[in-house]
Amino acid sequence: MDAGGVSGGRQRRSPLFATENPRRLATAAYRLYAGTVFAGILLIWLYRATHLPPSGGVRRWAWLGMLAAELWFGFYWVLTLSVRWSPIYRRTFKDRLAQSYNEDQLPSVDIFVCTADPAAEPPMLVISTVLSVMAYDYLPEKLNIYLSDDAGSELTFYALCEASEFAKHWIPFCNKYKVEPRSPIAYFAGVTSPPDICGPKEWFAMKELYKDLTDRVNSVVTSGRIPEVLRSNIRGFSQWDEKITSSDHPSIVQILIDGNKQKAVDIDGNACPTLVYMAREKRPQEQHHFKAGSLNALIRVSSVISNSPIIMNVDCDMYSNNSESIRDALCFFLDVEQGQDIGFVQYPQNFENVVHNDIYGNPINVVNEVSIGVECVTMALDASIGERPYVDEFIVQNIRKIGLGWQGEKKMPVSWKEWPGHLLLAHMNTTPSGELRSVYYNPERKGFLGMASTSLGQILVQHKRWTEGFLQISLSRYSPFLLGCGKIKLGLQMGYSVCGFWALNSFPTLYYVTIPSLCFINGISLFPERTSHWFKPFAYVVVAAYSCSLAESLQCGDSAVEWWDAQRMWLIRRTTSYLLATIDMIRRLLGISESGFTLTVKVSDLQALERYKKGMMEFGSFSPMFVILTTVALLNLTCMVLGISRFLLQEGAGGFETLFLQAVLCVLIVAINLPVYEALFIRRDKGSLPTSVAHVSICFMLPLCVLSIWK
Ligand SMILES: O=c1ccn([C@@H]2O[C@H](COP(=O)(O)OP(=O)(O)O[C@H]3O[C@H](CO)[C@@H](O)[C@H](O)[C@H]3O)[C@@H](O)[C@H]2O)c(=O)[nH]1
Ligand SMILES: [Mn+2]
Repeated sequence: MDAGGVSGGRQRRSPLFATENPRRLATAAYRLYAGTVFAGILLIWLYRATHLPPSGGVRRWAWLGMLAAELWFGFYWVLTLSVRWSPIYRRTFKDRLAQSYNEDQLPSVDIFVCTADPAAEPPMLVISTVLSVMAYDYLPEKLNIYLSDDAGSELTFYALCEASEFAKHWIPFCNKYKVEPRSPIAYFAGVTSPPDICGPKEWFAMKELYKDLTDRVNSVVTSGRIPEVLRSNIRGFSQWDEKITSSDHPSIVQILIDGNKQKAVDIDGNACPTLVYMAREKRPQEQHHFKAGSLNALIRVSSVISNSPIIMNVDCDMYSNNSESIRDALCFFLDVEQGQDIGFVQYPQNFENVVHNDIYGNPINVVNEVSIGVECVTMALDASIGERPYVDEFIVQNIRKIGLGWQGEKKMPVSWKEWPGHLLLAHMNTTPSGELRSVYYNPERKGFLGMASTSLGQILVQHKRWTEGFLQISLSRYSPFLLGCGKIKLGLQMGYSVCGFWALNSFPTLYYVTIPSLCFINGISLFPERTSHWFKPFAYVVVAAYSCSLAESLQCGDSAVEWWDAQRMWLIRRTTSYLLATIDMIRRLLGISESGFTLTVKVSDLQALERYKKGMMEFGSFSPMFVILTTVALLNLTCMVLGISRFLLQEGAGGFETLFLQAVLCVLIVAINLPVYEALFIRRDKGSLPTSVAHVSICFMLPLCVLSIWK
């Protein structure tokens, strides 16, 4: 065990975190297993290369395609080994942090919350997240919360004003009764009666206050406008006097609570965290770079207001579920031995709203436990020089884009001269002192919880955005292999590439789920006979890989049903989101298309929610991605029926020998697509597949089948 890197001699301070590999036996077994699978993959490649059909026929082309797909799958599988080869777990020692540092020695923290649309991201949800991070178990005078509102909405601003008042009750309440989670929405949704340590009177009073807040905010939001009385009472609204729209407005910055002012105290007389509303300047003709542009502006604005050495970023729905997350992160940053090298602490993306056996495979336990986590919170520190970090550029899409926005934006989004303090904006351009290392931390009590999409259309769009972003990075000079060369280990480079190359799985997968099935109805064999020796590596690789994947899911706490659903989602995403992501990436390289950011909606209507709870896929309005999805599903259904009946009628079961694996593949694809057939043929509700999708799919599928049977 490497206990945080203690190297000889007596340390004045003990390590604040440990890096452990507790499952040595399991790791050894995994490596053995991986060795056998790799041998199987090599044999498959060998078989393909040595059994090439004679030239001049369709079969040869189909065969070469199989070879290409299998080469890719094999290579990609090797990449995925990297995240499993030597798994490590991090543990923090917050008690030691408390022994090593007095509260007032701890660094201050700037917390950035991003929101972009009051309709898709209801203000009440946004301020609950803001309140949850204001109420961190941390000295309030060291907390500075910035809300970036890309909609420049006065509704969101109003809600934040309300939150700034509510916070004065909420924060002391949270501290006194050790409330968890500290998002009022989440807390009151989970706790319906006063817990033992709480005086019932105080608890109900708090609940009443929260209810009033909700009613006030929601009624203003529903009406869509700010009542005159409020408008004249709150000074900040004057910035909305002229006509402004979400895409065209000057910069707006309002300090709602100034932590430096004496009067900024809560009901117990304690200091309050600084709270700032910011809507950066937007003009229709200027690229604003979406969330990345916001972070960029947030860095500038915060550097003239609080300029904390630590930055934390959450989405507006990602509330803090663990009031100690900042202290956990500090255990990494302030560790005497290794803290200097750590630039980021990343938490996995966990969801609050997912049900058991979620049909979309949203509870990505395996991804969180096994792979590198999807970023949701990034904390950065440049402790060595005490200045603001130059944000690392290759970890995730949004962070990378900060670099783009930076160069692209000539104008200051905020006139910084107006602000007290004279810290140089140049601080932000400081280059990193050394390598930027990132640690991934997945604590027992989840650090953050957000809203997962519960509609297939939304999920596919979201994944398209992610994979496109990852691919964009992987093919740029910020790719882990270029930028990381010599700085991070090969294993880590490969680990990043697992997500980095998600998109490239699209073509091989699409090939694998169409061509073998089409060849099946045509009697063209693409796999070894069942009795042949070459059959064994194919069978072994498939069975071993899927059993291992199932075992891994079960071990990480997913159910078998969730595993199966997740497999379906992989298939669907690979053939739709990833495919379009790759195509759009190519289009962008050719200069025909631009980056976009389609927001995931954080509210869903009640009927849709019911369907989600019942495990029914929600399709919604027409999307070209559904056409691909249903075409693949219908094609395989047709191939299965035609192929099997043809052989049973003409040649008896014996004819299967050479087509056995193709038949199995086809049946599996049909099995995994059952919810799609249900949505196509049986269901008739609003969430089901639009009939236009079915029609277009049939138009695609029929000619393919006819063409392939044509002799
Ligand atoms: O123009 C924009 C668009 C989005 N956002 C914010 O970006 C965040 C993420 O958007 P969301 O629609 O929730 O996307 P998700 O796919 O759910 O977010 C995941 O994927 C994003 C990258 O695509 C990461 O930035 C997020 O941290 C990660 O949770 C939200 O707070 C938005 O308000 C902006 O501030 N400005
Ligand atoms: Mn989100």
